[in-house]
Amino acid sequence: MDTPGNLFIIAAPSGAGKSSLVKALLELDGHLAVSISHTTRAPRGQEQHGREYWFVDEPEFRAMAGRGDFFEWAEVHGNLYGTSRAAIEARLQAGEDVVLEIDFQGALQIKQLFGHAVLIFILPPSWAELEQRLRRRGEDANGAIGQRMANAREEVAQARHFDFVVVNAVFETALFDLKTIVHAQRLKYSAQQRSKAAVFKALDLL
Ligand SMILES: Nc1nc2c(ncn2[C@@H]2O[C@H](COP(=O)(O)OP(=O)(O)O)[C@@H](O)[C@H]2O)c(=O)[nH]1
Ligand SMILES: Nc1ncnc2c1ncn2[C@@H]1O[C@H](COP(=O)(O)OP(=O)(O)O)[C@@H](O)[C@H]1O
Repeated sequence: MDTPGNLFIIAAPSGAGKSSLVKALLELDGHLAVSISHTTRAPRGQEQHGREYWFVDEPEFRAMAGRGDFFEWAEVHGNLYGTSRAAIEARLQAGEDVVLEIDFQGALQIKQLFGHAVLIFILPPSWAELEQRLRRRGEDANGAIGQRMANAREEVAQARHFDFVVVNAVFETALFDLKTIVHAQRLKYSAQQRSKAAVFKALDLL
């Protein structure tokens, strides 16, 4: 499916800093909107229904999946997560850019549907730093942190299927890398869309 809006997909092992980076990116770029996923995971501390996620129970999630309401959905760390069609289709068709913060399974599914999607993988600088960030965030129980660290090995192995890999060592540097990728994609898209003849004419090359 081709759309006038750009679609950026950001995946990372839990704790790599994906949500913090996306939040900072959105604050800098008023033309980007993040899609709010549905999940069966329980809300953490300050999370709000409809802000970080749409929190639903499993029967409701499975009913939505059965109706074909999701572009993609996947089980991650024992919970279900999905991107609803309603959340992104209208925006992309209207020419607005959308960011999806989803796991690698969802990213690869979406790439099949939207060939022009830009896949970005965020890596932590080391395993030790990843674990420290998960502990510092303080939102997950010890068992959940162990599971996230174990899953991280499998997730990082998928980075090779992505268009870009950004290492989140120094936050500001990683944010700059993301801004650059978004900017480059917009330039590429506008170059494809603009009639070459019109551009050449404007430059007096015809
Ligand atoms: N496939 C898919 N994955 C999602 C979706 N929403 C979130 N995820 C992923 O689910 C994983 C767990 O997210 P979350 O519970 O917020 O934990 P965190 O990554 O530790 O902050 C992350 O890899 C998210 O990117 C979605 O709609 N679809
Ligand atoms: N570059 C960085 N250096 C140090 N800490 C970071 C960096 N980026 C993010 N963090 C911290 O790491 C923790 C996990 O970040 P978060 O954005 O929740 O990760 P994710 O969404 O990938 O699970 C948070 O406490 C966040 O403030």
